[in-house]
Order: sequence, then structure tokens, then C-alpha cells
Amino acid sequence: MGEKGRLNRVLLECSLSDKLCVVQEHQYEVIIVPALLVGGFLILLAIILWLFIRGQRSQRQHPGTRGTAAAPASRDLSQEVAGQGEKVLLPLKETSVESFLRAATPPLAKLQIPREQLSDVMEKIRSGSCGTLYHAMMTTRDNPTPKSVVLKVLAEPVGLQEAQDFIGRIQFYQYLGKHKNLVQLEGCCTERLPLYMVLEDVVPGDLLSFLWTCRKDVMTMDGLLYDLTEKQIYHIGKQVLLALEFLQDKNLFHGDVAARNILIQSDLTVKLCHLGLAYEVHTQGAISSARTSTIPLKWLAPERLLLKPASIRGDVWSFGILLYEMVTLGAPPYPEVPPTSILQYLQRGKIMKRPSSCTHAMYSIMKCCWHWSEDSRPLPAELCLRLEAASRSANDKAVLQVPELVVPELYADVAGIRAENLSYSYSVL
Ligand SMILES: Nc1ncnc2c1ncn2[C@@H]1O[C@H](COP(=O)(O)OP(=O)(O)OP(=O)(O)O)[C@@H](O)[C@H]1O
Repeated sequence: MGEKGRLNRVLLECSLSDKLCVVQEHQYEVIIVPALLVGGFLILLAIILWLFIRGQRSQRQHPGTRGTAAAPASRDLSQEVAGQGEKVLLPLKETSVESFLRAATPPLAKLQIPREQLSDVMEKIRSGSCGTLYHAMMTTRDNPTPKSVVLKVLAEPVGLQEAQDFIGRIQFYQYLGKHKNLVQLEGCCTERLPLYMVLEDVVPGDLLSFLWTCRKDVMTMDGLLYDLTEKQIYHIGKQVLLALEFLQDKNLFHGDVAARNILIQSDLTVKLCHLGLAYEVHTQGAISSARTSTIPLKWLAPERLLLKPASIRGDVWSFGILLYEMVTLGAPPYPEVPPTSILQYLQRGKIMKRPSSCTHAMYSIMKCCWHWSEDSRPLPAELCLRLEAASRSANDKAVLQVPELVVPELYADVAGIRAENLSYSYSVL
């Protein structure tokens, strides 16, 4: 024992041989330090526990605040929007449209188009299912020459749900990415109302109007020759199938393949539009019954008429109807069957007869699309090969001709479509 130890014992009033005094002598190291350490540890544990419980409680009070994107997003859209490498988290807890837009706009920063780059004059195309479509002109910093674009404008007053849905659709375009046979999103204006989706303008417009115009004794318009040969039908059909294959690769389908929902350019490039149903499939896993009831029955596969789950094979059925539309230059399908009787007609095992303008090769492709059993129908990729094979021996000279002009209102009636849902880029005169 050193001098310091001896001094301690004197201070503690114990003899040098007292063993118990060791405890008293080393109480600082043996009792106080460990007690302080244990106490500190317990306090830290209590703080962590308190923070954890507080976090749990606030999550219970705001369920879904970690959710993402658009209103009906039943899937983790945040992850899927991040398909392009960025994780986009949009809070759903916002209670006003303004605060929702404040939170939703930054993740869409790259898509924002300054409103002053868009012309004030807009020409209405028609009302769509989620906003009104207009033609407008747009200038960009790189290109001051105005170019035509299509604006989808969400009409005011706008509810929170509608705003979330509109933004969700923009994100859906972002998620899909580019494909030359899908209508392209150019950008958006979402920092305040009114909300705009800016789409590329596909000129002259929808395929159905093009087909109807081909019936007329025309002519070239806007650089487009309004004539159609069998070979060109295969060329258009293949592009539609490429778009469907692209959707299929993302576990999606279109849901309403028809000439009215296909846009055609003067070089015969076609682009699928009306992607709202695919958006529903993406966010909800299926097309809602409310939307299904708006789709014209004559284009639907039997399983969809029976309200069974839809799939890409349903698109293949509709693709067969699209071939019929093309080869008849836009005749309504099943002209002799009222739209509401179509299911009974198909249940009797009937399909459309071969139109006089249709070759046997093309009719056999249509028939393979119209197998009652989904599994017996080819997938888009297989169908594409069949079209390519048929195209090799297809006629590239004979122009399809149908002498009767179309009266859109009569067409709408026979086809089972609301006349206002038809494009107005066609006139009988
Ligand atoms: N980019 C475009 N260029 C030219 N015309 C277009 C374009 N987009 C749409 N249209 C025209 O407007 C019509 C309606 O478009 P679309 O079906 O995409 O809108 P919607 O009814 O709002 O559908 P969705 O359910 O997909 O949102 C099309 O059938 C077409 O005639």
C-alpha cells in the first residue's frame, strides 16, 4: 500500500488491517462510476423508447403519409415512378389542392413547362375522360419557332382527388418512358391551377378519321396520301402490336384498342393514345367497372363482356376488330348486330364474316384474334410475326375503296359509341 492509500485509511478512520475498508476506500471506482454509467444508459433507453412510441402514434394518426403519388395508388407508385432512377414521394396527407401541388410539383421539375411558352389561343379538340383536349402552340428556349402541341387541361373547379389523379397520370407517362408507338408526354404545368398535360401533337390525328377520309375521292392533305393498301394495313398493325408488347412487358395492357384511339402521322407512323385505362391497371391492378362501362362493347373480348378480369389477350381480340376497321375503311363492327346483343351473338359461336375487301390471309389473322378462349389467342409478339409473314406477300398497289361516305352520327349509333366521343377532324363534305 502506498503513501496515498495510507492517507486515505487515516481519513476514513480505519486501521491498516481492516479488509472491509477496501470497499469504502475504492467506492468511487466500484460504486459511483458504474452507477452513473447504468443510470445514463437507462435514461438513453427511455429517450429512444419515447421517440419510437411517438413515431408509432403519429403514423397511426396519418395512415398513408408515406404513400405516394396519385389518389387511387393502391400499388407503391413511388417505387415505380422511380423507374427512371429517381424516387418520387408525394405526400397524400395534403388537405388542399394548393398544398398538394406545392408538394407534388418539385418531383416533376424536369417536366415543367413555363406557361408563357404556351399560346393563349387554344382550339378545343374534345372533352376527354380526364380533362379537355386542346391544340395549342408552344415555343421553347432552344426552338423559338412555335410548334403545335396537344394540351390536356383539367377543368376547374378541381377537387383534391382529381388533382391527385391528374398528377398520377403525368407520373404514369414518366414511368412508361418513351416508345415511338405511344403518344408522348412533352411536359406539364402543375405548379398551380389550371393543370396542363402537354402532349406531342400527332398530325393529322386519329386513325378512324383517316380511314373515313380514305373513302373520299382524295387526294393528298398535309403531305399525307389518303390511300390505304393491304400492305400498309400490316405496317400500321405491326406498330400497334409493338406498342402493346411494350405495355405487356410492363405487365400492363391498353384496354380499348380501336381505330379511334390510334393516332396517325403523315409518314404512317402510328401512336396509341387513350392510356387512361392502362393507368388504372398500373395503379389499381385492374380497370374499374365504372370505366369498363364506358368502353364500346363491340370491341371487347367475351371475357370482358362477361366482366371477368382483362388482360393483354383482350387487347389481341380488339386488335382483330382493328384489322376489320382498317380493311373496311372504318366500318362499324358487326353492322347487323345491336351493340347490346353482342355477347349473345358471340356466345352462339359467331364471329364477323370476311369483308369482301379482306384477303384470306388477313382474315385468318383476324380469326386467330377472335378465339373465345383467351389462351388460344396469340400474344402481340407472335401476332407481329404473323403480320410480318403476311405482309411479305401482301398487295402494295391496289388501293382499298369503299364508295359510301360515313355519317358520324349513324356510325356512332351502329358502333355503340357516343357521337361526342368521336373525333371531329372528319367531315362528310
Ligand atoms: N397527342 C394527340 N394528338 C392529336 N390528337 C390527340 C392527341 N391525344 C389525343 N388526341 C385526340 O383526342 C382524343 C381523346 O384523347 P384520349 O383518349 O387520350 O383522352 P381521354 O379521353 O382523356 O383518355 P384517357 O382515359 O386516356 O385519359 C383522341 O381520340 C384523339 O382524337
